[in-house]
Amino acid sequence: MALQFIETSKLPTPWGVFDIHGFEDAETGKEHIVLTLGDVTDGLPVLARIHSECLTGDALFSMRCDCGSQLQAALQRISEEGRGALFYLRQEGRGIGLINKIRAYKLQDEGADTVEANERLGFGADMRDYSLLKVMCEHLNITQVKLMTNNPRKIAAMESQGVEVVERLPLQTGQNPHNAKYLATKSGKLGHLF
Ligand SMILES: Nc1nc2c(ncn2[C@@H]2O[C@H](COP(=O)(O)OP(=O)(O)OP(=O)(O)O)[C@@H](O)[C@H]2O)c(=O)[nH]1
Ligand SMILES: [Zn+2]
Repeated sequence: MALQFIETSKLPTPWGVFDIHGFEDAETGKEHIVLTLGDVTDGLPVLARIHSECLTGDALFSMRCDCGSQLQAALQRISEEGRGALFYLRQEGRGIGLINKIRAYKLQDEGADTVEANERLGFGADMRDYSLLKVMCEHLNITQVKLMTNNPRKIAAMESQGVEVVERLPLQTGQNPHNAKYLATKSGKLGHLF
């Protein structure tokens, strides 16, 4: 694992003043971040969210998915708790990248579901690699989390990196007519717990 911690600074947001921790992966050249609020290094379970990059949803208000709404809801809950961590992993489009996600969206416009679209492009349904979490959690001394997710793969991923998931907190938000089929496919084919 070529991930290396680089620097931390303050990041004021509408949900509080977070610390932003920057990491670089020398192998891929990708930059990843963790936002933390409060002291997460005390060994107690940390309210956490693993969020995969979705430029269209996180920054451009897309209603094709639930990402932007989940991102805001996670920051809100961390703010209410006064303590927590958001792992923002640059694995756009479940790991296929932004342009391929647009290709996949085109196929979905023509009738494919989100899994079929990936497969038609020659990708697996979910290409994400969560091994980055180990270095991040070790750096922040996080050993136990209360994970905000509907995705059982993320629980398995955390545990395989040596971090215990003491609780799963559902994160269901942002449903709308444009993402109804996408969310149905998540639960039907990708195992999401709705
Ligand atoms: N390939 C592909 N990626 C998509 C599509 N819609 C959303 N995504 C990506 O899916 C990922 C969603 O990430 P998350 O919200 O972290 O994860 P999740 O697997 O939905 O799990 P939880 O939200 O934790 O329940 C992001 O990387 C999006 O860019 C799609 O139709 N095709
Ligand atoms: Zn999205």
